Amino acid sequence: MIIKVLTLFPEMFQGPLNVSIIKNAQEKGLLDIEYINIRDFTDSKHKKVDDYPYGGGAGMVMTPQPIFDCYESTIKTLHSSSKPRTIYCSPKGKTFHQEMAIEMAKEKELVFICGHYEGVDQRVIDELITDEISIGDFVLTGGELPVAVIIDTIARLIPGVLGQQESFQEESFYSGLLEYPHYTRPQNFRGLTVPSVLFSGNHKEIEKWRRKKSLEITLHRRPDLIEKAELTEEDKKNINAFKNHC
Ligand SMILES: NC(=O)c1ccc(N[C@@H]2CC[C@@H](O)C2)nc1
Repeated sequence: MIIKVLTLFPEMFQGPLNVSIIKNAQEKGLLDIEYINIRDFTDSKHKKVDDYPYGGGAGMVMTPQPIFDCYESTIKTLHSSSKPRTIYCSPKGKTFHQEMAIEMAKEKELVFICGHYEGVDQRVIDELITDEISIGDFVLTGGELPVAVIIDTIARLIPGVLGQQESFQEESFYSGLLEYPHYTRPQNFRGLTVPSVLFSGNHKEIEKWRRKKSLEITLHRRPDLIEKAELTEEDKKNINAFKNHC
């Protein structure tokens, strides 16, 4: 997958997307992320990329010219004939969730435009953006962190990025429920022990225990997910038992 990130602050991405799994994905050629600095495209002699908002008000708005020129120069380097999927993050956007990541992970090319200050001129959104996305109901200083979150969520779904030892099938939001608790060595840490079923070697019992814990945790923390999950008859029995004990 090819990802182009248009931003005023490419350096913001050097941390999260240049270590561990995402770094390995790039080294393996499964993912190619390029950061393009919007400021390199301004035609203002003072390298200006923002200006005062028409109508007054606090803050500065990113001007359209550098973003349009940066975008048009960027998409020339892409292979898809049609306009690429272009994402802009803001609190006004559609709330991001795992299903959106699964769908976006199927794209060959993705473009992200990062706003800063008060945001970008609306004509950028109207003309260039295909998806306006929010990662939650809070306000950040820029679109860079949400874009890094979205890239991370998508990248780990690209076949080959997660090694054999890391399976995402059972992760939260895959089976529709929240994930069961994880334990590893030692069996007894400062007197804190691991549930004995987990080293019983009885895989059927382990799966039952894990499913039951998922149901219990989901019922307590996100009952809304229970409504949407595919439940077996045994699941329903367990849920009723939890409800009767509450
Ligand atoms: N909740 C979110 O996903 C989110 C996204 C962006 C953002 N802030 C940027 C700065 C200016 C404008 O581009 C929007 N805040 C919150």
